[in-house]
Amino acid sequence: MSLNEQPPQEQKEEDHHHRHNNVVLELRDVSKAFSHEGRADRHRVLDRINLDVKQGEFVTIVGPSGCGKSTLLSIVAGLDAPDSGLVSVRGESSSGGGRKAQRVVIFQEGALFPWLTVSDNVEFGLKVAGVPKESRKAAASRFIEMVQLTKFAGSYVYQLSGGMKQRVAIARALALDPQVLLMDEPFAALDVQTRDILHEQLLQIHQSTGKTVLFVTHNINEAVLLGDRIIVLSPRTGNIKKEIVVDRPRPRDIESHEISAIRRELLRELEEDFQIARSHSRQG
Ligand SMILES: Nc1ncnc2c1ncn2[C@@H]1O[C@H](COP(=O)(O)OP(=O)(O)OP(=O)(O)O)[C@@H](O)[C@H]1O
Repeated sequence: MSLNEQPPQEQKEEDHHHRHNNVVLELRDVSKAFSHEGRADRHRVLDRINLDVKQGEFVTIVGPSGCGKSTLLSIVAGLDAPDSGLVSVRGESSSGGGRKAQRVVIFQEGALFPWLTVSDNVEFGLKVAGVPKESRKAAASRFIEMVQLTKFAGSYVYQLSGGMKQRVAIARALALDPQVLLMDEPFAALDVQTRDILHEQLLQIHQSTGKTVLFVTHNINEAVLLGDRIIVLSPRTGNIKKEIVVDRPRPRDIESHEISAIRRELLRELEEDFQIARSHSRQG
């Protein structure tokens, strides 16, 4: 566009909306249903979800098993398409083939290449993206340092512990410089002590990089300790049941008065749906 040309009014309004609200990720009426074998009806997992996530915000998503947390994350990542509705990252719709690197997912199992070194794993995505060797190496060592694995840069991933592997996965995701970091129960397989250490590291990284994070978990403590905002999904409605803003500085103490009050509030919200899930599993 030349300097004299004006963007269409609609575009101008949208740009203004995003700058004004600092919204990075926007979900509008996102729905998704799955059909099950031998059944005619479709199970509506997500039903017209609306969500705005601001730049630098750390949002945790909780809800009982099967409520659609992973489905939501896959749709945001562009790995799956919604049946209807819109997902956009910085105003760019993902259905229009938006750049996937804007959103990178870190799964419970790191999806790393065990036979490659830590460095080669972190560099991998950059290599695919055609980033020259020198800048690739520089980016890799910066993020390996950020997750405190510099001493292990030359080690093979299969030699590492579970916690270290997840740190490599985080470094690899950060190297791609995504707009939104998507995490699907990334620490669920780790022991409690390792998880505590990774929480601390992740919060430091979040603070130093200012990245926007969408973090799925069924661990209530994790949701309360990490999130600026907690989104509770309900399997009954397929929608957001409650949003809890946790306006407390971090690191947080789960036993402090304020944090345990929020934890209790979250438990109450989840209790009803957990009971329904339990009675369904007894029947099933
Ligand atoms: N590809 C698929 N085909 C059919 N059904 C699916 C598919 N993916 C998810 N589902 C169903 O959608 C529902 C939500 O699944 P999802 O994995 O998103 O839930 P979740 O909240 O992440 O659960 P969990 O905490 O157990 O990981 C479940 O009933 C699941 O069986």
